[in-house]
Amino acid sequence: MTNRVKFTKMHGAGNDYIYVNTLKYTIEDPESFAKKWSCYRTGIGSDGLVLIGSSSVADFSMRIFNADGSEAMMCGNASRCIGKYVFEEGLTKKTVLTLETLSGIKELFLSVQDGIVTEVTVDMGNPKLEEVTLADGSKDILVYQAVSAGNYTFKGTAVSMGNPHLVIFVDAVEEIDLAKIGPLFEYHPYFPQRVNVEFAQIISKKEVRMRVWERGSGITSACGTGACATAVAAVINQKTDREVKIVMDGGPLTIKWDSATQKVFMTGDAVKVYEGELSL
Ligand SMILES: N[C@H](CCC[C@H](N)C(=O)O)C(=O)O
Repeated sequence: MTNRVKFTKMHGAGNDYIYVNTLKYTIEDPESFAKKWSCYRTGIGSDGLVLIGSSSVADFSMRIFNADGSEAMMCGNASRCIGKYVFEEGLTKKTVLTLETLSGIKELFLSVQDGIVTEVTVDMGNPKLEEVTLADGSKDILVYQAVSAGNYTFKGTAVSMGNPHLVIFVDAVEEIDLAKIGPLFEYHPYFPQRVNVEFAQIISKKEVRMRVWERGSGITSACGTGACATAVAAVINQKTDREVKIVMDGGPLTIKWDSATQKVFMTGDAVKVYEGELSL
């Protein structure tokens, strides 16, 4: 008997995922489902798969799988889309709700106009400097220090937003051959679990242009946790203010690293593209 599964295609700043409501549908093998259906030619086409579920400690839960099937701890753009989904599907009437993730419980603040969620702010929690693993197995932090891969050496800053990010500031981000250089640094030995790689160009104290090579998905139009990591790295390196617009290929996100609470707040869109049905 074929198993029919309804899915919703959504994106945040162009970072697109396949969303399945596991309150209704069971996905036995999400890793292979993510790989198969993320393919743009033979599948649906997406940056990965997001499972929306119940939770005993929050209003809902999220699991996120990259296009290569690897499961990540957190996804900023997907958390906003989940807020939109659960409100517009009538699963909640709350406009402030909590989402359980592998990197803790996140709080979502929905902006609603005529029943439609137009924007979401997520409390992404406190950033940390991501520890890197040196050749002798010892750990260290990386703040604007040389990191080399292939024939390339850049000054990198490693930041964790629940998932790992290597933020590299450059003078001209459009000149970076992301498809060639991204994977070299994704697999850098500093990061045994691999890393998301952001190349960032400072436009002003209030704006940064960033392009991203995501761990497990490659070049994406935007990365929510990556935008947060970029803002944190920019503040740590005295390049921007604590509230900054991160402009990515798919659009902007506004990031605020609150000095009183040390929490990072991410604000941006959440867009429903279409609904579909699959036979598993
Ligand atoms: N590729 C990321 C997960 C997706 C994060 C990104 N799409 C976001 O919006 O935060 C990782 O493996 O950590």
